[in-house]
Amino acid sequence: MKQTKDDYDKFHRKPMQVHNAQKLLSSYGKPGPTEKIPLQEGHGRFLAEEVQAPHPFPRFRRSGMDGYAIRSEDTTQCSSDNMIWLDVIDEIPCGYVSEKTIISGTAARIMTGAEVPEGADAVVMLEMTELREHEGRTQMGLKRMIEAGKNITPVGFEVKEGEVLLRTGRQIQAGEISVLASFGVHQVTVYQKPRIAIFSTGSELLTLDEPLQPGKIRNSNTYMLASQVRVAGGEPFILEAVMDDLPLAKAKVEQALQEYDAVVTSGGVSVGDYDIMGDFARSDSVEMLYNKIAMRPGSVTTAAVKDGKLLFALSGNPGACFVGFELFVRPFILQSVGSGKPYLTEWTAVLDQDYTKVNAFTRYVRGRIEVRDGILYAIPAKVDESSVMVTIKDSDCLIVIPPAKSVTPAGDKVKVLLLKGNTL
Ligand SMILES: Nc1nc2c(c(=O)[nH]1)N[C@H]1C(S)=C(S)[C@@H](COP(=O)(O)OP(=O)(O)OC[C@H]3O[C@@H](n4cnc5c(N)ncnc54)[C@H](O)[C@@H]3O)O[C@H]1N2
Ligand code: MOO
Ligand SMILES: [Mg+2]
Repeated sequence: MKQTKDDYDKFHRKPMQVHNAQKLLSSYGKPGPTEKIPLQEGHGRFLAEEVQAPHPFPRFRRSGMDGYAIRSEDTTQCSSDNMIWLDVIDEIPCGYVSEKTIISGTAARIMTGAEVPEGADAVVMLEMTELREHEGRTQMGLKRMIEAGKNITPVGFEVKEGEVLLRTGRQIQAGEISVLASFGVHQVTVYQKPRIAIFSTGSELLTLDEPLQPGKIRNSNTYMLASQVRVAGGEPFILEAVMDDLPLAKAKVEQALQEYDAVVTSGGVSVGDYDIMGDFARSDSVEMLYNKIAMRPGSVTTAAVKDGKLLFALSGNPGACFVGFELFVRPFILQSVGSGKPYLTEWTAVLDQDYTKVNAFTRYVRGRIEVRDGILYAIPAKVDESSVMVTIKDSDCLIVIPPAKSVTPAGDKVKVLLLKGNTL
């Protein structure tokens, strides 16, 4: 069979380095529109506004103990031989503000978290005191000197009024929710989740509920990708898988590019006769950004753009599909939701065992990290072929093996990209 110009383009692809592809894509990954949502739905989202403290925190002088609010100067002569007795003039539970002023010779019983009454400058713990009825008055006795400020949290101890509490781009997690709730911020302005259309291509694909048929397999990539989209902070939309039919796939992808913020497909990007997504990316319908990346797995990972929207055409092989998502789609989603840290967290580890595969391209090998005697080790998965699906679940990192002509020996320092890392 004669080779055509298209065959030539299909076979002779120019590989792009991973970081160059990421850089190219980053001009499309911008924080999108914002929305106001209830605070309790905000976990994991990124703030699209700066939040300042409308008041100091704590807002009033707060007792740190159950005990008595006193004037410290009343205790200067106090000792085990010289007990002093103060008249108890009020009882202050949490949420109640005393109208009394503590003057010399008096005290108020107070609970943890209650506002310390005027005149008092210390709180003494209940356990250090005695109680008596004396000449018709309730009195508390004390044998120790108490210094000024004891067990009182001053106004603004944690936060001053007007202080910036949280900056734009901060991810809302438990600590941030606590801060926002403390200041009564019941609604937060966050970046909207990008709507990501997902579909797989392949005439061999069965839906999950279809009975097995000869030569066919179940479509696992679509569901794996939907899970990855969700974890990254996007909203996945699962579209029906398409057969290896170029006009059909073209129509579906073009429509999805209009309706969603980005489209992720799996399959059909290699050089095979039915690798229609590769053909589509090279067609006039879209502007191709790259169709080969200097990496394994997923060297044929492809991306294109149409009307400013990205099409990520990932490899069909599950291992390559997974890695392609983590390296290229995940950062796009994180940039769209306002994260300042869109790429996988990178650590350095010691390679635990020889890695024997050689390659001209950098490999992103799935594996595990383990700390032994304070040293971080990277343990490659037993099977990490691009076509292998089952070890994805056992991996918490991608081990970066640089291009190598021979074995990468155990003991070498390698980069690891954390798959379960944070996005702060
Ligand atoms: N002559 C060459 N052949 C291949 C090359 C090459 O350079 N020259 N590259 C190989 C590499 S590397 C990869 S990776 C794959 C890429 O394949 P495609 O992206 O074109 O994907 P498909 O051909 O559609 O499928 C590959 C494989 O994955 C299975 N698959 C596809 N979709 C799904 C899905 N949704 N869920 C589960 N599994 C899926 C599919 O059945 C195939 O087994 O090409 C190599 N070939
Ligand atoms: O593109 Mo393939 O995943 O390099 O093995
Ligand atoms: Mg193929």
